[in-house]
Amino acid sequence: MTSYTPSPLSRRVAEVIDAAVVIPVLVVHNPAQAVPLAEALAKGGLTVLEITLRTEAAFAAIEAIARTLPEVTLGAGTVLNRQQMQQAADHGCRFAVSPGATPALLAAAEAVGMPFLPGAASASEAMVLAERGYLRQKLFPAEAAGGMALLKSLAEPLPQIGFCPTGGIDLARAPAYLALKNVVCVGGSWVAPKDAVEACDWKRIEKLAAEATALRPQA
Ligand SMILES: O=C(O)C(=O)C[C@H](O)[C@H](O)COP(=O)(O)O
Repeated sequence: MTSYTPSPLSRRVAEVIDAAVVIPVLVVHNPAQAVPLAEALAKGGLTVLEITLRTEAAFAAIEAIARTLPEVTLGAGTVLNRQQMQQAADHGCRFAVSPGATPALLAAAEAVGMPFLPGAASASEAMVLAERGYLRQKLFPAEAAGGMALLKSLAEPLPQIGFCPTGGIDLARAPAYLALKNVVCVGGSWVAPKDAVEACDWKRIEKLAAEATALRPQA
């Protein structure tokens, strides 16, 4: 019998992401597009958003959305180091996500008190995180690392870990992932395609978000 205990911060991650079903992974280049983009996603029913820290505009985008759309729960994505973890906290992000995990990053999340969704791509990585109380993990890169077959294999020995698979998932693939017992939600950029954002086609993004929202398993 496994006996991992979730840390308080991991419990807070679960509260946010388990209800999300689909978490858009957003790359914002133009801060002026942040609010209409988030608004379109929220209108379509997706209110938990991950803004990646891969662009210069990321923190301006986070600030604008936080100021304008209180119904949106913001996470910082692609958090790679201690400084970004601190900045994410300073800008009011409710959670932080990384494609992986390092001892320094885990220590930073714990020092800052930031609910953190670390990345794992193998049984050993998942176990190291679970030992430290992280019972919510991002499986990244989901499709490349083994996808559904990997998740099904991990569910047997490690049933306590709930994953948010991300990387290579789209509307067609998402339902099968969401049906797995160790998947709590999925992440993906498909709901905010680059060309739609560049064209400010918010109607298209709202429609994609609504399609993703409809994947929510019926109670
Ligand atoms: O930025 C990060 O932190 C990442 O983890 C990398 C990817 O942006 C996401 O995993 C989305 O992947 P796609 O849905 O396949 O586009």
